[in-house]
Amino acid sequence: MAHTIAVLAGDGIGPEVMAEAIKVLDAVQQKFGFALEYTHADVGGIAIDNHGEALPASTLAVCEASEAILFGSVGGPKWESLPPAQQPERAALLPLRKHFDLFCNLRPAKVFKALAAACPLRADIVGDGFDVLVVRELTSGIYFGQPKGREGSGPDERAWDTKIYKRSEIERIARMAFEASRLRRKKVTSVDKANVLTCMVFWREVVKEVAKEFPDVELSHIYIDNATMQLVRDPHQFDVMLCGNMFGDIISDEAAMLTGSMGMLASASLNSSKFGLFEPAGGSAPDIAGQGIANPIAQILSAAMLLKYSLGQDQAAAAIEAAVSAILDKKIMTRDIATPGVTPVSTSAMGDAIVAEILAN
Ligand SMILES: NC(=O)C1=CN([C@@H]2O[C@H](COP(=O)(O)OP(=O)(O)OC[C@H]3O[C@@H](n4cnc5c(N)ncnc54)[C@H](O)[C@@H]3O)[C@@H](O)[C@H]2O)C=CC1
Ligand SMILES: CC(C)CC(=O)C(=O)O
Ligand SMILES: [Mg+2]
Repeated sequence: MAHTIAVLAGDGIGPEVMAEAIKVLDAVQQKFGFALEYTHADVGGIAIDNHGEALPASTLAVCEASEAILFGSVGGPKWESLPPAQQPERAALLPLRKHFDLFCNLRPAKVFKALAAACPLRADIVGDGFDVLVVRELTSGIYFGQPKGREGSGPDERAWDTKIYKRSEIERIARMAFEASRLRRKKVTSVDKANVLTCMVFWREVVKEVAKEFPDVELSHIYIDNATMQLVRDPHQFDVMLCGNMFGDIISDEAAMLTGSMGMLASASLNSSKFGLFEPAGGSAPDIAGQGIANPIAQILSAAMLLKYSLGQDQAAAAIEAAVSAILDKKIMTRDIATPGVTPVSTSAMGDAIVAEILAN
């Protein structure tokens, strides 16, 4: 029986990098002897254009009928003049995350050896590379908290969002972070702003309580402002960074860039049944869309995470990760990660090289 995957490429570079991820998934099916059945559906700006809404019921139905969702990116200048609540990010991506209760967002930021020179940090800081896992709460916090609002006019015109976490929401994401750390270096750093925000005082207290279930894991706490600084000063000090929704959003872009490019950072967004939506951590990159130069690795590694977390195809996932590492060693690099002296390849040439590497081994 084929595994069913909803493929939502979205906008901007989404379709370009998705095409490469599908090539790679086709290669691993062939090599490891399992079958995948893709159902493509519109989401985001393209869905607004084709169906009048960013998350049509037909797209949601495809996702519900699938074992996992492979997602590209949504949004772009074309839809920025719509009222905020109708824009693709708010009207498609956030509701999808909420609908499937995808509370746990895993964003692994690892510097591949071949990309040490693409990392903006000094060589003596990068050393042999570093490996940080951002565990981000994804379905609550300030992106979802009510009330949100805007009213008035003139100097008193105002707007507000609400940062709110329930105990159960903090407990479940903290447990995921501690469990993930047990497969790594057993260090969790909880990122908050407990010196200013009541919600973050609560966050810190609950994380400390959950930590008692994991006496083998070392827990520390850091304020978000210091965390952004420490990540560039000495990324090796971090193993798992446990964050709420907004701080995780911010810190994961920083972590992505430390791996060489936004185009390197994959992500898995999981619920408690391990159903997941898998997407690059970056956006639709309108500045480079349509030029055939986007880096497809984040999308390809997101597909590998889908195989691992939702379909249990660990061997195929490992083969993709190994192929990515091998082609980088062979200096096959897109423009964003090309190290000095390397002539960049196109998006599709990168996908082809990864497929060839998988099939050759
Ligand atoms: N998950 C999603 O669908 C997300 C959507 N967005 C939306 O995407 C649009 C653009 O947002 P930005 O803030 O510009 O963030 P972005 O992540 O799209 O781009 C930031 C920078 O990273 C580069 N970049 C991103 N992915 C790349 C790749 N695969 N290869 C090479 N370079 C890459 C871009 O060229 C740009 O210079 C906005 O509409 C935003 O709301 C932003 C973040 C996440
Ligand atoms: C709609 C945004 C919250 C998307 C984003 O920036 C992200 O998930 O990293
Ligand atoms: Mg983001």
